Amino acid sequence: MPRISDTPRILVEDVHKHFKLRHTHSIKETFVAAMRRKQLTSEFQALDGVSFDIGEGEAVALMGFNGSGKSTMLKLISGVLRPDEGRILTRGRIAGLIEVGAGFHPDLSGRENVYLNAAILGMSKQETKEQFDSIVEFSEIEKFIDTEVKHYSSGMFLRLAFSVAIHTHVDILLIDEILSVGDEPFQKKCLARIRELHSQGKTLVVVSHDLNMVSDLCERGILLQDGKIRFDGPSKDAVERMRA
Ligand SMILES: Nc1ncnc2c1ncn2[C@@H]1O[C@H](COP(=O)(O)OP(=O)(O)OP(=O)(O)O)[C@@H](O)[C@H]1O
Repeated sequence: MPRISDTPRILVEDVHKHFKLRHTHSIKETFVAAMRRKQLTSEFQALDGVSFDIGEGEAVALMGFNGSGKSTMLKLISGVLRPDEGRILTRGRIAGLIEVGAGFHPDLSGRENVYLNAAILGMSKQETKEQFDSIVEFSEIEKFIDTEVKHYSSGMFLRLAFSVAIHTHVDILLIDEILSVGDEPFQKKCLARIRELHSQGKTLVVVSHDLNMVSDLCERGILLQDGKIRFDGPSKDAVERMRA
């Protein structure tokens, strides 16, 4: 679905993000390196002046090879990380499926985590209560819903996290490679649900190395290389550039 309105849902303006890389592993090494006046850390530019905007109802794939800055970009949009320079504005409720199980408390049961996660995503207790059966049914982990989530497999985490996210009233859904954790039938079910949300006008930003899947799901592709945008246009063309 193309953009529905001209007011962007996500605005990224000249964003820079760097990380400090440590070159020592222990206190002893740090001490020796400091005595020899060796550099203890160096700066790594993960994103280097990235700008784009994403309109309401767009589905955009962030593409690029390993280490190109895709996940960092998604974390910045979700607010998990802050840019060092530039700014990011978002409009509407965001649900980020970025790290499997992030936001889940290991000592709480699946049921308690559903309420906790839904509250984080802005749902009231009553709203969650009304959606609870449907959340659990979609996740297909009914049997384990009262088990502490520290005993869950990564696939079970994903099922519950994904199910909560798609049952909340979000405007923007951020998805990072997360579908690869689920088994094939669940992946298909999630994809069908994501397409449905897209057809309802939700904005999607997807990171995946499954180029066929993302170019099929998303009409636009932003190709990152060494923290810079190399291409922004039709996703099929972005894939061609990656494969060239
Ligand atoms: N917390 C961190 N500390 C130091 N370096 C980091 C940190 N997070 C990311 N980086 C570095 O930033 C670069 C971009 O990482 P990012 O995870 O955004 O890449 P990516 O495009 O998502 O890669 P992949 O396809 O492998 O998931 C990488 O070189 C990574 O090592």
